[in-house]
Amino acid sequence: MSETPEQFGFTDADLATHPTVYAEGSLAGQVVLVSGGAGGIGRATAWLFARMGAHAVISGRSEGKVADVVKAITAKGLKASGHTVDVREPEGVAAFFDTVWAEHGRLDILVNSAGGQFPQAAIDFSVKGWNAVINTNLNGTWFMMQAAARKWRDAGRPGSIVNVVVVTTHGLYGVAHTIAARSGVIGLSKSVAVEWAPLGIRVNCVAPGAIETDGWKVYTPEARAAYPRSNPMMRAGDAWDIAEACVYLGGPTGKFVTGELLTVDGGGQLWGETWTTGKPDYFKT
Ligand SMILES: CCCCC/C=C/C(=O)SCCNC(=O)CCNC(=O)[C@H](O)C(C)(C)COP(=O)(O)OP(=O)(O)OC[C@H]1O[C@@H](n2cnc3c(N)ncnc32)[C@H](O)[C@@H]1OP(=O)(O)O
Ligand SMILES: NC(=O)C1=CN([C@@H]2O[C@H](COP(=O)(O)OP(=O)(O)OC[C@H]3O[C@@H](n4cnc5c(N)ncnc54)[C@H](OP(=O)(O)O)[C@@H]3O)[C@@H](O)[C@H]2O)C=CC1
Repeated sequence: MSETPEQFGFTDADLATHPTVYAEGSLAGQVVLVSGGAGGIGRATAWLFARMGAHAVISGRSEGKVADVVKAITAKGLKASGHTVDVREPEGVAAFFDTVWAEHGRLDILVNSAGGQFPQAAIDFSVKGWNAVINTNLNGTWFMMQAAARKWRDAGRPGSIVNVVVVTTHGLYGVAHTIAARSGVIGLSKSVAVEWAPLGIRVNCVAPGAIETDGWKVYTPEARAAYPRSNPMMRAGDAWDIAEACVYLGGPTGKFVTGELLTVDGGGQLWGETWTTGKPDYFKT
């Protein structure tokens, strides 16, 4: 990994051919919505679903980024379309789901990959910064989940939700706002997994460890350089690791799985250190 690459992780050309155990074309006819679908993990997930034959509806805030991914996927003869929506705006989210149903008459799987945070000591969080992270990751994910579930309920059709979160179990340093938000999403997902089972809706989470994507640009080169040593495998994961986990839980392979949290972190929750703001002197021995 170079210190300041233009792009971390996969290019669209990589994602078009990266090997997978899943059968190409096996989800033909299905429609999958990936929020944050122009980001590192969301983009890999959209590519994988599209390669499996699904129509990938890709959303994000940046029109240009979304258009670029859609162009790359459709250029390979696969199905994709894009929409600009901020997950923090409930009316915009509801209108977005109206549009998806009007265009496709169905939605089968929702992957919530829109999210992020910035590294800062919790004691220094501003109200605005705290609210930005909670609104994006907890409220935004919830608005998407609820809008999806209402459509499935009203149409009398089953559905499946996968929320991409963060490993919350080991006191991840410098990102307390996101740990609060993601713990909320995990709890919420377990709760509605029960409440929405009668509607035929499954709800699961994937917790990535250190996954090399453009999202890493918000961290210093020193912090990033240590991420590959944050787990016993001594390497970073890649966006395809998370995409394949999302497909497993979201698609028919996960048909008897709901309310589950799948951690994909190379064992980092068991052993390893992650310092998003650098390792403080106090912890150096
Ligand atoms: C072992 C693994 C490593 C750690 C685990 C997680 C890794 C990842 O998740 S990487 C991939 C995720 N991607 C990102 O995190 C993308 C980068 N982050 C963001 O874009 C933002 O943090 C955001 C998600 C909260 C975006 O919200 P937005 O409302 O667009 O945010 P603003 O940039 O407008 O900022 C609002 C407000 O937040 C405070 N703030 C933002 N950045 C910082 C910062 N670097 N330091 C301190 N405070 C920050 C600040 O109060 C901002 O308001 P203004 O001061 O008025 O700008
Ligand atoms: N990479 C990693 O190491 C890890 C990632 N994760 C989580 O996985 C998820 C995906 O991360 P990753 O792909 O790496 O990060 P990226 O930053 O590459 O992608 C995140 C995407 O989220 C979108 N997004 C952010 N805020 C909003 C919003 N308010 N409304 C709509 N879209 C939004 C962004 O789109 P746009 O710029 O167009 O707004 C961006 O494309 C995030 O939740 C992240 O925190 C968790 C653990 C580790």
